[in-house]
Amino acid sequence: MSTLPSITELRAAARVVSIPMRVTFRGVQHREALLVQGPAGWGEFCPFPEYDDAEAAPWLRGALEAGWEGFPAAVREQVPVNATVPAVPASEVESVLARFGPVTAVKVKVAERGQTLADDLARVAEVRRLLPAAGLRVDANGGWAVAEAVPALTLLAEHGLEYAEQPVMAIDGLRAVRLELRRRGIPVLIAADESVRKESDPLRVAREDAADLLVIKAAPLGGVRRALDIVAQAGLPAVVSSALDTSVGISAGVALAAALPELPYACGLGTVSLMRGDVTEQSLVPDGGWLAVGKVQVSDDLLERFAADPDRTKWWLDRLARTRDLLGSA
Ligand SMILES: O=C(O)CCC(=O)C1=CC=C[C@@H](O)[C@@H]1C(=O)O
Ligand SMILES: [Mg+2]
Repeated sequence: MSTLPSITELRAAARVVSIPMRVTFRGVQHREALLVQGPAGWGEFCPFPEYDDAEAAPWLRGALEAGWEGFPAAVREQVPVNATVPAVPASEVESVLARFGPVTAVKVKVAERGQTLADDLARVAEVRRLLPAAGLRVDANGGWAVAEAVPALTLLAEHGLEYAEQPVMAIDGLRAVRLELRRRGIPVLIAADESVRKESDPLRVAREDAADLLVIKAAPLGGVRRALDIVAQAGLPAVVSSALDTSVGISAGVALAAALPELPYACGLGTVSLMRGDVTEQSLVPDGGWLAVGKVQVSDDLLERFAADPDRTKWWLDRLARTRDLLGSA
């Protein structure tokens, strides 16, 4: 993008929403997002509230790409999507899965603080019982130590896992888990998520041979073009995933998945199904396990219905101004 919109232009175009979640996801009960409409369409700025401005800046770059530049050409018209199961009790798995409709892959959250490995095993076993043929992945969000991850994944692997996402937080730990699983002949690939989107160098994990594949999210990586560039440079298979966005942010993820030369895994882009509302009447929820590429028509009524209260709106507009400053003039 050659020139970025000014803060005055952005403020005038901004709408802040707060959408209740159906199930708590990574501690989030209401998902807040700031939406901006530019000449190319709507963009979404929704870094989680606890992120500082430096971490939020690439998210704004992504929103501006969507609003002021648009997305690169797609090589496919629709993308396969996985269901996402938060760290719910096994007894709730069936009702969560029902929200996604038929899917060929499921990602299950594990290693949640305050829970045990027995909770994870029960949740994963229940998904496997309900969907015997699905590709199963687990996401620990870095919640294990290396010494916990290896035995945990050894047990979870009995249910058949495609891969484990960020079993431990540090890159050297990720590498250690990957090597140890291989040495023991446990067939679980390692995917890096936080080690890509939260590292100052998103390519380090690939260079250090610490993962078999990368989880790629458009918003934290600074937009679709930057994310595509990271995948190309890393030279590893990529799984596209959401940032728990409304359908506007999800459409950027779909554009990314649609533009990747190879798309070997279903994408974690079904998360609108976990929310109790959206900003469009044509929500990007999976249809038969797929999401179609295309623009989202945002509804004024829904922006109004889910409008954040004045305090939170001010908080987001202040954050927008500070983050816009960090991006400078280009
Ligand atoms: O990948 C998916 O299936 C859904 C998206 C998802 O899991 C996430 C979205 C937003 C924040 C993250 O903590 C979380 C993840 O860790 O991948
Ligand atoms: Mg993850």
